[in-house]
Amino acid sequence: MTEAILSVDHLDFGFRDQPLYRDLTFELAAGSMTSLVGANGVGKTTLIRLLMGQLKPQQGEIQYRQTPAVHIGYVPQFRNLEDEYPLSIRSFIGLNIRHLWPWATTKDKQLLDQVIEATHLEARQYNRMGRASGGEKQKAYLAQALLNRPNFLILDESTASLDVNTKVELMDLVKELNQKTGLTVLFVTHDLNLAKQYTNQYLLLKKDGYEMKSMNEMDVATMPEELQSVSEIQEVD
Ligand SMILES: Nc1ncnc2c1ncn2[C@@H]1O[C@H](COP(=O)(O)OP(=O)(O)OP(=O)(O)O)[C@@H](O)[C@H]1O
Repeated sequence: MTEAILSVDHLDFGFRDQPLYRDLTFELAAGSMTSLVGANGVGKTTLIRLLMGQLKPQQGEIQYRQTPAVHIGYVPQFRNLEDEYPLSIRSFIGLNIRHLWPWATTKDKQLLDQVIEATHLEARQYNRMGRASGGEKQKAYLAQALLNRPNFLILDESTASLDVNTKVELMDLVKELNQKTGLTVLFVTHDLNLAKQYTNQYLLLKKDGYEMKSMNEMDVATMPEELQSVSEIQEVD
């Protein structure tokens, strides 16, 4: 059996007057691709914050594999930058380098070249970030996260603002990284089609519990209605 990179054990968490999870227990195997789905406000972002150590469990435990150590990469949904935003795509990605620009080492620059290549941004790297397409901006966020050489990548609604073709392009890239490097992926999404196409299992958070199942067990008809409607819109394309 593949080893777990992350174990969540009997996790309880909620905000004042609003319990979110009780007894949430699941594991992510190294190299797995998992979708995190659920209706708006059910607690997906809060779970990510717990997994990233920004919030503490009220009960239960979140444990990461010790050896090799787990390095988390976090890819948010891109934010619209003004057209006048001055940095090139390359410099924007490089903001995540440990050393500030003038002091970036040759090694840093090589790593930057590698992540630009891995995200297929070579030809566009000197274009202005403010003028880049949504897909290029989103790939730049992915490249930034890859600079930390993560072995666990969290995609937080990273495809939400993209058109269908660009969503597929981004997810193809993530799948390629998963297959080449064994990257473990947690993909927060409202898009059941993408979830089905790219991930092997899903964690569905519900108001009264959760479901962790392999993707071929997903019955779209029993999923929260708002997720089903997103799915239908996508199918038209
Ligand atoms: N810091 C906080 N203090 C109090 N309540 C909070 C806080 N953060 C989130 N909440 C509430 O907890 C619930 C879960 O929020 P969360 O953002 O985790 O949901 P979500 O599933 O990611 O939603 P969406 O799909 O809309 O992004 C919401 O009702 C939210 O208003």
